[in-house]
Parts: sequence; C-alpha cells; structure tokens
Amino acid sequence: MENGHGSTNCASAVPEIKREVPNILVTGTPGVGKSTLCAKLAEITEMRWLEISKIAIENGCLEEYDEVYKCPVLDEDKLMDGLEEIMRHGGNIVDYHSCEFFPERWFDAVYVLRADTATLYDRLKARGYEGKKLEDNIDCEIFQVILEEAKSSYKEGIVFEITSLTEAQLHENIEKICLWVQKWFQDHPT
Ligand SMILES: Nc1ncnc2c1ncn2[C@@H]1O[C@H](COP(=O)(O)OP(=O)(O)O)[C@@H](O)[C@H]1O
Repeated sequence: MENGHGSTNCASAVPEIKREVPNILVTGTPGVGKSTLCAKLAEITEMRWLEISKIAIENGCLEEYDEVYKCPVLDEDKLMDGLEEIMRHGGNIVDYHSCEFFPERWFDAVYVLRADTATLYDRLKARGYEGKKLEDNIDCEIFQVILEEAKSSYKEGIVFEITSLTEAQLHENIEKICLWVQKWFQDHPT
C-alpha cells in the first residue's frame, strides 16, 4: 500500500482492523514544542506517546550518522514494520519532526506545530544547535516545510496547524485536541 508520497513498505501487507481509539500525529520542526504537547496530551488522554527518535534508537532502526546535521538517519522501513501492530490498534500519539514516510492510513489527525523564528532560534540555541544545523532548521520553519509535507501526505481535512509558544497556547491546544478526540469517539461508536 502507498503512503502519501507513493513510497511503499512491506508492513502494509498486514490486514487492517477497525481502530477503537484514534491515532494522532504531532509533527513540526525541532523545537516547536512537540514533546511538551505530547507529554501533556498523553497524560490527559491516556493515549500512548510514541517518541519516534527514541524508539528508533532503542530498536536499532538507525542506518547511519549524518555528520552535517549531527543526527542519525532512520531505517524507515524497519521502523514502520516494528510499529505496524501497535498502530493498527490505535491509541497512539506519534511525535516526530517529519511526517511523509508514515503510512497515511495510520492517522486520524495530523497536528503541525508552528513557531515564530525568534522563539525557535532561542529554543534551538538553548538545545546546543549551531551552524548549518541551526540555520537549516530555522529555514525549514520559515519555508513551512513540514506543513507542506503534511498537506501533501495526508487528506486536507485531517491536517491542523497549531502554535504553541506560551503556556496559555499549550493549554488551548490540549483542549482543542481533547475535543477532537471526544468527537472522534462520537463519530466512531463501537
Ligand atoms: N507552549 C510552550 N510554552 C513555553 N515553552 C514551551 C512550550 N512548548 C515548548 N516549550 C519549550 O520549548 C523547548 C522545545 O520544546 P520541545 O517540546 O522539546 O520541542 P520539540 O519536541 O518540538 O523539539 C523546550 O524548552 C520547552 O520547554
């Protein structure tokens, strides 16, 4: 089966089952606030927070090390195969800074977090990013690369752009997503 970009992976041969709990993808440039949002959301909804970067390391799903960006490169197929079963059953909040390689059928909602340049710069600097890695991540946000990726990989109606720069916005976003989850349950009675 194809994902949003036409690539394939062998896990998609597994027959689909009807999810009783939705799957949510939270994506965006590093530093936009994905982990902060996901941690809170997982606590409130009791859904499972899947930090893809950590899962990839823990399960040996890394192919090589990118010296320019100083980060590991994912073995996407191995990772997708490993996650297939857990995603089929639903109840997951997937947290990753890219979104085009996940199978489209996995997600019921895709939240793309956005941040302004000044805030993102400070956050990434504080994290120790510098040089090309810092510049490219800032450019990625300015040119809304992840938002465009999400829009071209998932159905328009399930992609939501949100901003999480302050505590107040964080709470607004949590409320908004919790309402979306409630509505999903109403629309998908068991
Ligand atoms: N809504 C928010 N209000 C204030 N600070 C935030 C908010 N969201 C994230 N941060 C801060 O921004 C930094 C990056 O957030 P993080 O959740 O780690 O981003 P990501 O997971 O997208 O890389 C952290 O220091 C975090 O405390």
